[in-house]
Amino acid sequence: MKRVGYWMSEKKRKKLNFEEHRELFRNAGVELVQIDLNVSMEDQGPFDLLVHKVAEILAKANNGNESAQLAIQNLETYIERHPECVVLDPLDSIRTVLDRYTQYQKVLHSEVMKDRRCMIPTFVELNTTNIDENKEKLAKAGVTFPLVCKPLLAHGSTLAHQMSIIFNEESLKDISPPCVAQSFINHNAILYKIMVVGCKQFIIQRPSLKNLYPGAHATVFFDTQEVSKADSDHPLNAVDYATLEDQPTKPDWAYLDKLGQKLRSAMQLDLFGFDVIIDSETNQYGIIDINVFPGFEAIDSFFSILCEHIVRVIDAQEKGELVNGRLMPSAQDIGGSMNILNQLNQKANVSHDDCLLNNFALNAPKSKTINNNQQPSKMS
Ligand SMILES: Nc1ncnc2c1ncn2[C@@H]1O[C@H](COP(=O)(O)OP(=O)(O)OP(=O)(O)O)[C@@H](O)[C@H]1O
Ligand SMILES: O=P(O)(O)O[C@H]1[C@H](OP(=O)(O)O)[C@@H](OP(=O)(O)O)[C@@H](O)[C@@H](O)[C@@H]1OP(=O)(O)O
Ligand SMILES: [Mg+2]
Ligand SMILES: [Mg+2]
Repeated sequence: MKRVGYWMSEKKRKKLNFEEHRELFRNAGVELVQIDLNVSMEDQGPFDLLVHKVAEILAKANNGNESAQLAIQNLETYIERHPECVVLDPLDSIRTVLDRYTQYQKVLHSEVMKDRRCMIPTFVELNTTNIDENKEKLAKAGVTFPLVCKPLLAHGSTLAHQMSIIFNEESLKDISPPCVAQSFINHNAILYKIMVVGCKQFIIQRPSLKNLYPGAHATVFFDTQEVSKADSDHPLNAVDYATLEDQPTKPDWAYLDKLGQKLRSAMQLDLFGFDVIIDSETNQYGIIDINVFPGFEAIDSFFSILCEHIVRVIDAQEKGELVNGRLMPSAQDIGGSMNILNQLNQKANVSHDDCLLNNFALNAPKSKTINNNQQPSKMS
C-alpha cells in the first residue's frame, strides 16, 4: 500500500467530497491520509506523495501570520528531508502563481510564448495610489483603457477576487495597490477554463465579461467569483449572442490541449487550471489567469483521474522515470484525453459540435477518441 498525504481547507474538502473517495484510492493500492499541518509531518509519515492546496496558508504566512508560518515550515522541512516524496505541487511553483505579477512574468518568459498564437494581455505592477506615477507606468508598459485592476494576491482570500474595470485616465484614482493593471481584451464574453490533471486536460466553457470600450464610464467594481461561474448572470456579462455582430471564435481544441501541456511544464504544476480568452480582433489566445487546484469538481470523474495520475507518478518515481519531478505524457495522453464540458450560460446559442469534429476528433488517432463522460451537447 502506498501512503499519500493530503491537505486542503475544510471547505475545499467538503466541496470535493474528498473523504468519500478513500475506497477508490484503496482499490488502487493507495492509502489516503489527511495531514494535520500543526503536528510534526515526520510523525505522520512516511509519505510516497503529498497532494495539497496550501495557497491560503502560504498567503497568510507571507502576511506574517505565525501559525501559518509554522505550518508551512513543517511541510517544507518534511519535503526537504524526503526528496523521494513527490509533491503535487512544489511550493515554489505555488508561490509563483500566488502573485499575479510573478505568475504572468513566468509565463511570459517561458516556451509557451514562443508561439505567436497566444499572449498575455499587456500588464504592469502598480504599488502606489500616486496618479501621475501610475499614469506614467501604464503608458510606459503600453496598458490601454479599459483596464482590469487585479489584486496582486491571486489566491487564498476573498480579497484576491475583488477587481475593477477602469475606463479612463480620470478614474485612475480608483487603482487599489498592490495590483496588476492589465489591458482589457474584448473576447465576446466567452472564457475557456482549461483544467489540468497531470497529463490530462479538460476544457470548460464559461460566461465572461462582455466587450467594453474606453470612455467616460465610471469604474466598475466586481467580484470575479460572480462573473465566470457556470451559472453567472452578472450585468457585466449581459450579451445578446443572437445579435452579436462578431460571433465567438471557435477555439482550436487541439491547440488548447498543447497549450495546457506547455504551461504544465513551464509552471512546474500538475494540478492547476488556467483561463483563456480569444481576442475578438486578433484571434490570439490570451492567458489571463492561472489557478492552483481549482474547482476540479466540475470534472465528473476527477477522482479516478487524480488517482490514476498519482499511481503513475509514484510508479515513475520508483523507476526513476520522472523528468524534473514530472511524469512525461505517454502516447495515450497526447491530444485525445480531453473532455469538453459545455457550461456556458444558457443565453449563448453557440454550438461547438462542429469544431469538435473539425479540429479535434478527426485529427485524433483512432484509439484516442474523446473520452467524454458528458458528450458535448448543443447549448440552448
Ligand atoms: N485582460 C482581460 N481582458 C478581458 N477580460 C478579463 C481580463 N482579465 C480578466 N477578465 C475577466 O475577468 C474575470 C476575472 O479575471 P481573473 O480570471 O483574472 O480573476 P480570478 O479572481 O483570478 O478568477 P478565478 O476565479 O478564475 O480565479 C475573467 O473571468 C474574465 O471574465
Ligand atoms: O470554489 P470554486 O469551485 O469556484 O473554485 C475556485 C477556487 O476556490 P476553492 O479553492 O475554494 O475551491 C479559487 O481558489 P482561491 O483563489 O479562493 O484559493 C480559485 O482557484 C478559483 O479559480 C476557483 O474557481 P474556478 O477557476 O474553478 O472557477
Ligand atoms: Mg479566472
Ligand atoms: Mg484566479
